[in-house]
Amino acid sequence: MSPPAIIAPSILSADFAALGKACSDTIEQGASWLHIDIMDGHFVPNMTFGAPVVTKIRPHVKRPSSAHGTGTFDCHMMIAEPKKWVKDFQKAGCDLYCFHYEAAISSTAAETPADHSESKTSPKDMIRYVHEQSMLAGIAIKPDTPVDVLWDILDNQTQEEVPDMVLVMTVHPGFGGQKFMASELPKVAALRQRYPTLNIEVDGGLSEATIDQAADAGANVIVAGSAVFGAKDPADVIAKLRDAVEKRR
Ligand SMILES: O=C(CO)[C@H](O)[C@H](O)COP(=O)(O)O
Ligand SMILES: [Fe+2]
Repeated sequence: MSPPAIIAPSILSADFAALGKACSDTIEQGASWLHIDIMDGHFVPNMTFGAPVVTKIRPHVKRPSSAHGTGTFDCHMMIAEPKKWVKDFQKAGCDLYCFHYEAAISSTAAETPADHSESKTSPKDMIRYVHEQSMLAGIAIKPDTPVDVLWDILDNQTQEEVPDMVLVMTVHPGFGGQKFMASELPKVAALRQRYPTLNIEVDGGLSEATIDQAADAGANVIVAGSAVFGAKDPADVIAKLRDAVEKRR
């Protein structure tokens, strides 16, 4: 049996002027997690916000009572230097720090040698480091990245270096409200076949119109921004996304 459905509305589409209430409302409407998109204007061509905003919204949502529980802050780090911000986000109240594979393997433009050693890392080092800061670790791949780069990471026998979740992007990261890329679903299916109990998240263009394909492929963690925050009845959308995943387990 695959893991339970987790519905994670992306607050990228929430009312930023009333973000605390938007966050508590979406949990009351049946959301499992909050998906928090952090963009730095380098790794992706857009910017959002940093740890101080996460600190401000944290008191509006009760901390999860167990790993992966309701109220998990799922921080999707679309940033060029993922290692540099781990401690800040832990202090701010992040529960799951999901960095991009592509950022972890590429060298970064650091200002000083000291910065460089702080920010350059490998995916396995990153996962270990996130775990050392008492957070769950997620690893994300962009549409241009083949899924087989993850086999070595997921097959690792060193438990501290194994991610708690894989995020398969179903849009090119950077903006909400884009068209779902069904071309990415074979990655999800390949992951589900190899790892029946892995949390597999899909992000980008998920809605009532696309959830069946994603759930059929084996995704269980569903990010939806515009489909939830743009809905007349967000609770109904959240329930439908959850049902679509649950009925395939
Ligand atoms: O990571 C993201 C964009 O890079 C967002 O999480 C994603 O796009 C969600 O928005 P929507 O559901 O509207 O597509
Ligand atoms: Fe995201």
